[in-house]
Amino acid sequence: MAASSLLRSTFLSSPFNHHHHQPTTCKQPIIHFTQIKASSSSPDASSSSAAANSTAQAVKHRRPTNENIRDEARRHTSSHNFSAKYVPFNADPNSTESYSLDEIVYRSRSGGLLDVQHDMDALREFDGEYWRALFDSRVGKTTWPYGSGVWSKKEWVLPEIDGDDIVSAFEGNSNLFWAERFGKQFLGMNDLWVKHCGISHTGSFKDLGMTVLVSQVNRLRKMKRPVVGVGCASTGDTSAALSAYCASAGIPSIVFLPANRISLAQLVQPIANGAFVLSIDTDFDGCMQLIREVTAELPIYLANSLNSLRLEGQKTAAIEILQQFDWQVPDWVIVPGGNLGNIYAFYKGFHMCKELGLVDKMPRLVCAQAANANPLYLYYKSGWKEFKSVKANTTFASAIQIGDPVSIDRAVYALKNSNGIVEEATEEELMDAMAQADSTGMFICPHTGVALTALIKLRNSGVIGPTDRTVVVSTAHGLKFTQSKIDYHSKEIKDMACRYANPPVQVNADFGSVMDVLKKYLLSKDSKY
Ligand SMILES: Cc1ncc(COP(=O)(O)O)c(C=O)c1O
Ligand SMILES: N[C@@H](CCOP(=O)(O)O)C(=O)O
Repeated sequence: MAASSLLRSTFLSSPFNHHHHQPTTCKQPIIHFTQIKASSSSPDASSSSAAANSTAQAVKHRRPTNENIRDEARRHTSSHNFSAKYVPFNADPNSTESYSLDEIVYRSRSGGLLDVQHDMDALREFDGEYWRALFDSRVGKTTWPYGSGVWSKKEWVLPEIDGDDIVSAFEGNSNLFWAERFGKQFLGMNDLWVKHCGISHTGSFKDLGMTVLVSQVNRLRKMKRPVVGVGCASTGDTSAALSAYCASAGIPSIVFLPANRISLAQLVQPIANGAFVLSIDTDFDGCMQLIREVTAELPIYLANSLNSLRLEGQKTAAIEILQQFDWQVPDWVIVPGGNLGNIYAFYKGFHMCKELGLVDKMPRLVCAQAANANPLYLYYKSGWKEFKSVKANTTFASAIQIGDPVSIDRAVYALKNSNGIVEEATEEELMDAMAQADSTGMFICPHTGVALTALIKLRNSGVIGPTDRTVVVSTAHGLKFTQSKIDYHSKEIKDMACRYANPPVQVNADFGSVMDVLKKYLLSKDSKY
């Protein structure tokens, strides 16, 4: 193929090729026009002068040296009609109950969950093509705040917040990894993907929600609302994200941790970030109960996903997956579940994309739980008859050791409306799955092992087909959970065969001994040797 046609075919399949497209049936864009225009400096093979323009624009867009990216963003403020408010979750269509996002409220009048409801009519004034092009134009830039994978969807997240109030580490835009070898070797699959939400600022997907929550707190504090600090109960990841984002904004953070139930790496994160850390002699559910009581009494803002603001950020991971597939919808998305906010966040992200015409269907969702902490699984297996919280037992997937999930209603809604499935993983299954994935070049956390187990089971039973495009959501960085890997590879886990263990070989420090073990190893790898 000639170089020019190769270039053209490469760029035509790129998301950047939408940039100059204007919606025909809907209103012309009035928002962030500079963003769309700026995108003309992106590669576009359809114009031969693109490269020259790109250089000229890059120079033109260089901000004055006395300006930072926030200052620069201030010059590009735009007007729009987008808004959002709290409403009771899954409210009766006749309900008029609602709250401003500037109010401090976590529950509806009846004590139920809340949801952030966007003015969908205002968003619908722009068609799917417009939103796709806008979001695509912001990927990978350093423009404040759109360089973030969350804030690149600002109009759908917190449309009314001022860019100045945003606290962001340019989170999101995480790798959608093609699990080629794992898919082929263990599952006979050719279209398996792992969305690495844990390869992020604090090493888990919680960054996506926390940037939104802490930004709103920043705004509330500037408005002199009574928020002295922000607090959470945590199994280790929420606390890490909360303390990092608060530290970056100079806001006090308070974290309640179940003593001896989180990894050392997770414990040290809030300590290093200057949070006020309480190690409490109870489990996560006990900590959650305490933080709810405390935040009802003291001017401490609640940062757990009971607070629906968090899910607005987390839902952008779903939008990002669609974007990374060039707006094609995968068949399955598998999410490990604990407190159960994230499975709803994914549902909401996919659903908004469908509602606003960016895509035409939804993927089927699977929520995966550890068998030692499986209240959702038991509820699903009962045919959604009766929900009973459980006493969560110790699990290597320690961040989902949760027996009384606050977002149970949200999870059930998400699963029922996406033809969803719930699966579970025993300790042996999740650790084996983690080791198998690691052996193909990943370095995943045990929670991702839970999700991979669900995939293995659904694949083995034929529910998921060999060519189904499937995304497994990886929720935390494997480096936070090295002790579990050490235990596994040392075969030091009681009642576990550790079938994929790869322990180091002890060898004497002499040439002959080293040669002996190496020859044995090479023989086992290559029969021709
Ligand atoms: C690493 C990890 N994976 C999965 C989850 C489950 O997410 P959710 O509580 O939203 O169900 C959590 C937290 O609960 C987590 O920290
Ligand atoms: N895994 C979580 C548990 C709390 O979940 P949240 O989403 O409600 O904050 C953690 O890391 O603390």
